[in-house]
Amino acid sequence: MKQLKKKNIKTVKKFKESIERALWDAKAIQINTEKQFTLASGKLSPIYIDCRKLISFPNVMDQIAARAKEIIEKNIGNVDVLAGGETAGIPFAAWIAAKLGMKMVYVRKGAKEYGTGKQIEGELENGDKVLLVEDLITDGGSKISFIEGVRNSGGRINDCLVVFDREQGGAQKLSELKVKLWSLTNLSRTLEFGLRNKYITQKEFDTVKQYIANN
Ligand SMILES: O=P(O)(O)OC[C@H]1O[C@H](OP(=O)(O)OP(=O)(O)O)[C@H](O)[C@@H]1O
Ligand SMILES: O=C(O)c1cc(=O)[nH]c(=O)[nH]1
Repeated sequence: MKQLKKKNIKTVKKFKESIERALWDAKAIQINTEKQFTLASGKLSPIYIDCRKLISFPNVMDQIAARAKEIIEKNIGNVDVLAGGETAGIPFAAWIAAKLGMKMVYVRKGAKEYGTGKQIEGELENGDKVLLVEDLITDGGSKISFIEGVRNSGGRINDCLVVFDREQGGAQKLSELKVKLWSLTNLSRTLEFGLRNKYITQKEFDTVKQYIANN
């Protein structure tokens, strides 16, 4: 039993490293201390992680789907439908749903202002247990409208799966909404990986660490 547990941990660690390498190799991680990136929250950041780049790599997407399956089966339990958040969450939800043979919907940032006027697209039944799938979480601010949208449409939502957690308050924000965060990797791990494997310099590492400590 002890051995089995150890093996699983090693496999999860390997998976995380493989996603971290994929993000660095795809140049999905940019660091710019001169001209900072504006985030969805309006705040500035010297680092930007563009998980969208991963959708161009089917082998990476397959690994993401396989890890999502493990998390659903071992930790979350019954899920009726995956919900992708507009826009970057949609391809991840679609890929995982297709691989796992699950139902999916997508959630708009707000209700469509013409046509059907819907916020949720696809078939969501009253009482369906929903797993929100997203690319990334920073402080979780943009997740609120997705969660409320699902709940207003009769879905039950207690879990959110993201590829990347920037560890800037997202888990706390979700827990206030009674939603648990599951992430495939995070910023501290990915920075350590980047430094160890020479994707970034010690100076860049220190700058981002300092920024995270203050934000
Ligand atoms: O911690 P949060 O407040 O959730 O912020 C992170 C979210 O913001 C970004 O999406 P963006 O709003 O840029 O939209 P997009 O998915 O349409 O690119 C990013 O892709 C995350 O999904
Ligand atoms: O907070 C954001 O808007 C954000 C941060 C980040 O690193 N990557 C991204 O796509 N969005």
